[in-house]
Amino acid sequence: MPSSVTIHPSVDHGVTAGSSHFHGGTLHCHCTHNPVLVEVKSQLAHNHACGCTKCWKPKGAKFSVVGVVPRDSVTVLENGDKLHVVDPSAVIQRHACKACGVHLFGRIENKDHAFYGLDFVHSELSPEKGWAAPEFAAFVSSIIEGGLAAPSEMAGIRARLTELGLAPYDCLSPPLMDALATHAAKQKGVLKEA
Ligand SMILES: N[C@@H](CCC(=O)N[C@@H](CS)C(=O)NCC(=O)O)C(=O)O
Ligand SMILES: [Zn+2]
Ligand SMILES: [Zn+2]
Repeated sequence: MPSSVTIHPSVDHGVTAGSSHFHGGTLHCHCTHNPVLVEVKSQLAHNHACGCTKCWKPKGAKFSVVGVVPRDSVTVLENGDKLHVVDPSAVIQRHACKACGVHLFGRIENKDHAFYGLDFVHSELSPEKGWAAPEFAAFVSSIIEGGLAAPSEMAGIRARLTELGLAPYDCLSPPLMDALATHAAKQKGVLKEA
């Protein structure tokens, strides 16, 4: 079901279901010589499209597609000397190849963060098939901020995301926003037990 509205090459022809027997693969940056290789020994969780300006997108894509894995499942195998942290002040420390710009993994170093222990990865960087499919679209309005869409295009983009089964949100999905808020409420000691 192609559409004139493009989101990301991995979903533009429909979202491919993942495999429950899949346990990871190796991410490659885009360098043809000495690519950075990162092993991920886990299936993805919470895979989603992200429209924010900070997540890595392939050339021409409006959205990134990104999911999380346990940080101890991620190992740099080759050419790790080419990696640098894009923005050391960000919550998610995105380790990118200095030569080609691809983000290999994003790591949360703040132990008090709700998502501490998880790394953010782009499964399209791996040749293996079976990664969990994206489930929703986050930070959709941010594509305006990134110069990737005009406000007048947003209704069509949200309709296409919905058609693909990627419910559009302007922050994270409700379950993930609830998880963040639950963590914050526990830290403040104000959680009302249901
Ligand atoms: N509107 C902002 C939103 C950025 C944002 O909050 N991104 C989310 C989704 S990846 C986030 O959790 N960022 C934390 C970080 O980048 O460290 C932008 O597009 O730059
Ligand atoms: Zn590279
Ligand atoms: Zn993002």
